[in-house]
Amino acid sequence: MLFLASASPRRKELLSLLVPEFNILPADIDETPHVGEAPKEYVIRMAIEKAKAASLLYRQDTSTDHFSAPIFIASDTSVVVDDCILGKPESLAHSQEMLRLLSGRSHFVMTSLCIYQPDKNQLVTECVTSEVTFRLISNVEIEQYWRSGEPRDKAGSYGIQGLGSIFVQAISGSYSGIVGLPLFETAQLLKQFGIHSLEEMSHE
Ligand SMILES: Cc1cn([C@H]2C[C@H](O)[C@@H](COP(=O)(O)OP(=O)(O)OP(=O)(O)O)O2)c(=O)[nH]c1=O
Repeated sequence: MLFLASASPRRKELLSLLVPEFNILPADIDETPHVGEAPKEYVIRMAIEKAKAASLLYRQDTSTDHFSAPIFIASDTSVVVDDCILGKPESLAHSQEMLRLLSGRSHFVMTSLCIYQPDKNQLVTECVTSEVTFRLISNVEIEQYWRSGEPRDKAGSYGIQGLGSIFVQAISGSYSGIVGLPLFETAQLLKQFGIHSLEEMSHE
């Protein structure tokens, strides 16, 4: 049985395109970057910690029957500009700070993946980097966008799959990766754990 170690509705929706049945087991971890930690190292570490934290929660939960050899999948998305890691905005001021940094230029969106099967001591990771170019965004637009509620739970303070798309002039890379789960790479890695997306879906 596959467990998605995430509270993100986007990741749930994206994973369900590949796998018909999985459980959700969000794990709360400390998402503070280490001093001097490179963005790629950071997002990979986050995904590993989320997957491992979910596996611990699962082991400690005695209230349900346990599946044999469970597999945990976790991901982390950060927006990276000038080597700075942008997470989720804590306030309007924070969102303004981020979107002003992103306005009228390109940035990277890094999404990591970790798939972990503790019983087989198998752990794989990957980091998928995409480039996103924003048009110039005015301060009034940033405030109006904040009021839409969309930026709050999103890295870099925008959602490409929503209203945030009006700022996006071009992308290069993985659209699903920017939204939170890179589907091409996820399908490839899941195969190593015996999960084949098309086969799984054709049993529907
Ligand atoms: C850049 C961008 C990010 N995002 C989202 C994806 C992630 O949900 C979120 C980044 O935060 P994350 O910390 O990666 O994930 P999360 O806290 O939402 O969920 P969990 O840790 O439980 O898996 O930003 C979008 O939805 N659209 C976008 O265009």
